[in-house]
Amino acid sequence: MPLPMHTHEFADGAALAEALARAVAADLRGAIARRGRARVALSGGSTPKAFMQALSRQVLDWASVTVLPIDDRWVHGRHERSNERLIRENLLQGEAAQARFLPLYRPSPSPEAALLPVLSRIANEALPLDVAVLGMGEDGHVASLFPDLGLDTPGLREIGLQPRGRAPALAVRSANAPEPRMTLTLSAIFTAPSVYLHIEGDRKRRVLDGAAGDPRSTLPVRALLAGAPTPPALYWCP
Ligand SMILES: O=C(O)[C@H](O)[C@@H](O)[C@H](O)[C@H](O)COP(=O)(O)O
Repeated sequence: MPLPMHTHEFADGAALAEALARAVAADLRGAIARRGRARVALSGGSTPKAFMQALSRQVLDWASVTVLPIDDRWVHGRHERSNERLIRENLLQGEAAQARFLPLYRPSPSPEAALLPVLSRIANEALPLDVAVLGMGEDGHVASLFPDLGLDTPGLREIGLQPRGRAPALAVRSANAPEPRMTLTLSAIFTAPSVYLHIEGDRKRRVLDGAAGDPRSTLPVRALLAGAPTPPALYWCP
């Protein structure tokens, strides 16, 4: 029996981006109505650019929203590989520029050296989340939780993938990533009542379905599906 997801299929990335932006905006409006503020964590990479631009056009009380990356490459915020830069250039524009942004990157030689202040800031200013939007790599990673997580540091995999842990963030190095990373853990991501998985392309869908259907899969995306308090919403197009 494959692990459950609420699947939303679209003809193309543009239609997906608009629908996902409307869904996330509705979640943010609901959180603001209930608590006066909303917190959203977004993945980077190449897939979410159109979604971020569509979300930026949504009408809501952006001054009550806190935005943070689900993960980031350990590069300065103006670097071309920076997820912070991706979010600032594609989401935090126009009215959405009023949102508060919490970077994961800070000027430090390594994510390990910055971990304690990042942990404190995430715990005190970002959790619990209201919305988390994940992408997935073709290797089955989500956030910067890669399949080789913990190979050289026993215990790191459990911290990153356990559904209810204490550490909301991790410093990660992976053979699958050119830079060191800082990433939220699944336990931090699962504080969000709304978890979305945004993937595009048949290859990624095959990886996802393979992980969802195989109880022996050790891919991080399976840990996401298995540990999520409620089934994530899959937004995908071929
Ligand atoms: O920093 C990152 O790379 C992302 O947060 C990462 O988890 C991303 O969601 C996947 O790698 C998919 O990336 P693409 O959208 O580029 O395929």
